Amino acid sequence: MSFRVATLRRWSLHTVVFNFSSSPSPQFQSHSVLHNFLPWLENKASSTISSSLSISNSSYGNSLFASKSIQTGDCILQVPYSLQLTPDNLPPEIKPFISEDVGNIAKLATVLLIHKNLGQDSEWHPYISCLPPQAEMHNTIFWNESELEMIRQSSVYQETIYQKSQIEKDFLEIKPVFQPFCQSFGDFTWKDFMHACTLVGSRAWGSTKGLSLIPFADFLNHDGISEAIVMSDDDNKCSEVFSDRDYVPGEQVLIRYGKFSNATLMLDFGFTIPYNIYDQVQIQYDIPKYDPLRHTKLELLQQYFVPPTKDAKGSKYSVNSFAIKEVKSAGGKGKGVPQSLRALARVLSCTTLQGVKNTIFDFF
Ligand SMILES: C[S@@+](CC[C@H](N)C(=O)[O-])C[C@H]1O[C@@H](n2cnc3c(N)ncnc32)[C@H](O)[C@@H]1O
Repeated sequence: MSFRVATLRRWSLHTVVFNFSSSPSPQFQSHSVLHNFLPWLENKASSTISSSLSISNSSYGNSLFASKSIQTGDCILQVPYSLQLTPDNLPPEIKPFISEDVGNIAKLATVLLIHKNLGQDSEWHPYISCLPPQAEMHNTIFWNESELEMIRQSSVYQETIYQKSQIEKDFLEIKPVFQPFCQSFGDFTWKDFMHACTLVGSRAWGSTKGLSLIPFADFLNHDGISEAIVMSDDDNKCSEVFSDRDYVPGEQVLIRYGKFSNATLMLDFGFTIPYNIYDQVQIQYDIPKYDPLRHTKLELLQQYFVPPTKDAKGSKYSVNSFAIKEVKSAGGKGKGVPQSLRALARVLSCTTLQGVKNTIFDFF
């Protein structure tokens, strides 16, 4: 059997940490809409999707709960590929006219919008009607100016601006293609498009089709320390999840979306977690132009500090920056000033070439 790990789709790369407490409580979906969802999906699949999970609400919005005892290693859900929404679901009238430059998130968002506009006539109506409205999403692209001002110094701010500009670019490409088909597929605004892109960005997994919305699996919420992840079983053509622990009936079942920092979770998913073992802070630095040692100092820092592995196009901070993943000290984790920060402070404050050279011996 060939299994692949599916990771929830990322827009780009991020870092920087700031602690937000829990988000406002979501408006709850009506009980009957949620209750009818799994029978509807299983009927569509002509197979059992899950015999051990049920849908309900929690403070995280739609959530999956153990409906009976679950043991470590149990397969808790199987969603056939044929029931997943991908960019391939774009109507053939539109598909050929969408530029190669438009990303998969935008394409899949367009699929969602078409089905949303079709309302009850859409075969996906029961799924679409369970997706959270924009008012329940707290991703930073929905923050107002004064909220964004609070994170202005962080790279999440830059990432938010970048993400918004990417969505705008895709919107301007897709909108004219869509226009002649408004009669059939309805119309959408910039706000609708941004909401749809954020839905896709926060609940679609990378797949052989580029990106897949996996109904039911996408009601699972995130726990950074869970070992349970969404897997792709190409032989059986389905996505599945195996439990990483035992659950008693009524407990919420959680999975790990990816090894994401709080900055990534905030940007792409609209929440953070209090103790995040994958957290990291992006430190940006610059040396004043009037510093006669500027060139030497920059060269040294760029040589010894590892920059982010991937670069987000348009990000200003990626060249002179490095990530701090974990603070270690003699007394244990999470205390003290990280070695790399002390090294940075020392380099920045050097006033002689010899001083800079000594820093190499002391720190690097
Ligand atoms: C893949 S969906 C999970 C289902 C979602 N709760 C819903 O209502 O459909 C991801 C979204 O769930 C919420 N979420 C997931 N894990 C969370 C957590 N640990 N804390 C707070 N919100 C969480 C966030 O709104 C996130 O964008």
